[in-house]
Amino acid sequence: MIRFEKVSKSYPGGGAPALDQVSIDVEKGEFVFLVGASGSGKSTALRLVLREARPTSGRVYVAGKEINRLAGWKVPRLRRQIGTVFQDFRLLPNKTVAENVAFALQVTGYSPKEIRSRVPETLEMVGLDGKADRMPDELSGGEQQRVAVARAFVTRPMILVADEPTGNLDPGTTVGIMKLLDRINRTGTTVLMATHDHGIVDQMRKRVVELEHGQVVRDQDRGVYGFQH
Ligand SMILES: Nc1ncnc2c1ncn2[C@@H]1O[C@H](COP(=O)(O)OP(=O)(O)OP(=O)(O)O)[C@@H](O)[C@H]1O
Repeated sequence: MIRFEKVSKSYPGGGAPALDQVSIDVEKGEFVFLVGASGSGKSTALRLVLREARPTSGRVYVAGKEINRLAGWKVPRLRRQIGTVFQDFRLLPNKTVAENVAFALQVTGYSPKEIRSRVPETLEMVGLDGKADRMPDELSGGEQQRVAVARAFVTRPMILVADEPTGNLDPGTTVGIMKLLDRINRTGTTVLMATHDHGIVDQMRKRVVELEHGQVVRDQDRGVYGFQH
């Protein structure tokens, strides 16, 4: 579903490459944690999957397509197949919860009828039924992240990319969000999640890919965050 073949990425003016000969193969339906110190290249790897950045060398394949060779007009279609969740939620502040989730469907051309059925169904799945008409600033951080997860999942994407989705949440709220991502993964969605959170990686025992200075130093099934705690 996602394949990196000897991918390197250097930023203009930067010194050492952000990614250095990275090869990773993620099968459909896998849940993969990308771990590593700040600056090790995690966000860069996620940005390459979304084609927000392009490799300096090597190849990135998403759903069988080499995304560097994808025509510009096909990039929106690629991104529609990938849900994204970020540390800072990124909700539209002047839209209600339901409108935030509906927006993801509107921009991808769903009919009003489908939107009316999918939005409440997805809000219920993420545990936000009854909050549809709230504004984002009337919600807790954990609830805001649930809205972001609902928005990412309402289109039933092939892939969910999450960059530090629990970075702003307390441990209790984090567990709820991780249960949600696990549930989404069980529907067949491939999940690629960058994180610093030792606790959740150790608890979930999923595949762990560790980056250090842009290189893969570990790729372990049912792994833990690190060998030293
Ligand atoms: N737009 C950019 N321009 C120049 N250098 C960049 C850019 N984005 C990232 N870098 C550099 O690339 C390296 C990898 O950064 P990246 O954000 O991918 O790491 P990270 O593992 O996600 O870090 P963090 O956990 O702090 O988010 C760092 O040295 C960073 O300074």
